[in-house]
Amino acid sequence: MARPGEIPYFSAMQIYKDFRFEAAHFLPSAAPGTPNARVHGHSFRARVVVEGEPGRDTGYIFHFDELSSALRETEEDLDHRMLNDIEGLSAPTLERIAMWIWNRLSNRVPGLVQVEVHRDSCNEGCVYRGPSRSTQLAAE
Ligand SMILES: Nc1nc2c(c(=O)[nH]1)N=C([C@H](O)[C@H](O)COP(=O)(O)OP(=O)(O)OP(=O)(O)O)CN2
Ligand SMILES: [Zn+2]
Repeated sequence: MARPGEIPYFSAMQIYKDFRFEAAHFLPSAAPGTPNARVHGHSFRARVVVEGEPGRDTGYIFHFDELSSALRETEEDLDHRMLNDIEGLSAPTLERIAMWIWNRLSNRVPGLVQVEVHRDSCNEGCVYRGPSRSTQLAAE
């Protein structure tokens, strides 16, 4: 029961933090000689979404300073890199980058529910909500 004057909340809320990185890549599946088969670069924007209930006394789900610190190493490992050289990113599509970021953060960010990777210059992006239940069961 909310105290007088306190805003009652009964459902989870979400917060997010974006980080940007510039990186190069090529797509191994692209036909030889096509632009995507050649090394090229993009500006990427990642969004990490956390779900939970704000603490009664703190008023926040997860302090943004802690969230920034959890993202910093992942951001550094992507920024100004050749993505194809990173383990697990041999085919560095938005989809694979989103999964890669999820795998890096799932044990570092409590309440992680979604990772997005956007290429704003192309008005395109990917939304990843974690491994499907069947994938999780198969991994157990
Ligand atoms: N489903 C997906 N399709 C494609 C992806 C992807 O990650 N997921 N990636 C590519 C290539 O990376 C391609 O280079 C994407 O860029 P494009 O949309 O062609 O636009 P630009 O090359 O002009 O990108 P800029 O960053 O604006 O230079 C293709 N398909
Ligand atoms: Zn590309």
